[in-house]
Amino acid sequence: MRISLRGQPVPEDTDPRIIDGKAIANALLADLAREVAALIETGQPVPGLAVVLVGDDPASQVYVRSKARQTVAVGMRSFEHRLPATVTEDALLTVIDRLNADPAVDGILVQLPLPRPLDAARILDRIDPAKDVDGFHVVNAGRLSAGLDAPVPCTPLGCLLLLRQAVGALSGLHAVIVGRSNIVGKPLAQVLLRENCTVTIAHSRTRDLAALCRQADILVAAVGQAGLIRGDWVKPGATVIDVGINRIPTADGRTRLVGDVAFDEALAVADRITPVPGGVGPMTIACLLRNTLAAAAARRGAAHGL
Ligand SMILES: Nc1nc(=O)c2c([nH]1)NC[C@@H]1CN(c3ccc(C(=O)N[C@@H](CCC(=O)O)C(=O)O)cc3)C=[N+]21
Repeated sequence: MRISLRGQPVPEDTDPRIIDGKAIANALLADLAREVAALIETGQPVPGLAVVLVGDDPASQVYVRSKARQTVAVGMRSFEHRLPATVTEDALLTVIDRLNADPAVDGILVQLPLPRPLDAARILDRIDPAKDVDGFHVVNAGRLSAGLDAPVPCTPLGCLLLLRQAVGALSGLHAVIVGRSNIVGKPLAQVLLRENCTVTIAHSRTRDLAALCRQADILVAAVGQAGLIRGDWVKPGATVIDVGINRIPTADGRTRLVGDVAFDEALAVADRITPVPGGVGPMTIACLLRNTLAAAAARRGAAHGL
């Protein structure tokens, strides 16, 4: 019988080629809970994460609730700010100014996407870079690109931790990232360059995307198109990281969550692959809390074991 990271037995029918993001995230959350307790033990205030949710997008509400629950579960304080979709940019900026000045708040996350006509870049750049636990502030994005210390955005950090676990040393491997967003594709490219990967960023205009993907030792799908990446796009022995979160209708009139990769096809070819759900998603939230603890420790000038 195999033993999981949490010391629990793994069911025998679990395919070891499927990367268990949920289990790896749970192990990270357990580490974080210990770190938070150790910080508080030294007499430091409880780390706090503020999440700002604008509008009533149902998916965003689910994520924000899940973030708040897990924040409290690792022993940190959670502050939620819900604003109507009609909020003015100035009113939203005032909320951020207040959170920047609030000593109980170590991390600030503004849930994306923001409703029109709010200008996300202008709002994200108002966050104090020291409290920017998403790493989306232009100064932090620039610092990451320049090879300086910077918070790594949560989803790319989650992908990196999964890859280290699944592949080990990444140096010299060819990573093909399909998707060029500021929140996944571009920062993940920076992170993998730092690991000495050879990195190619592909996107919807890339010519012969399938042939390019077939060259990847590490294939990352972050485009938001259900099942775009087919089995014959995967090099035998590659590791596939599926960042896509697509809700598709099922025959019984409900919805189902699927990634950007045709999972069963890719599983037949790849060495390791992340599922959706239960892959990158749970790691994203664990990494958000990791960034929050790191921000809290840095703001207090305290050491932490991350
Ligand atoms: N400022 C900001 N930072 C973000 O990091 C951010 C954001 N805005 N906006 C939305 C995206 C999306 N995102 C996810 C987090 C967790 C899961 C997750 O836990 N997914 C579960 C399933 C959840 C379900 O059933 O819906 C899984 O994949 O197993 C998914 C997606 C963070 N995002």
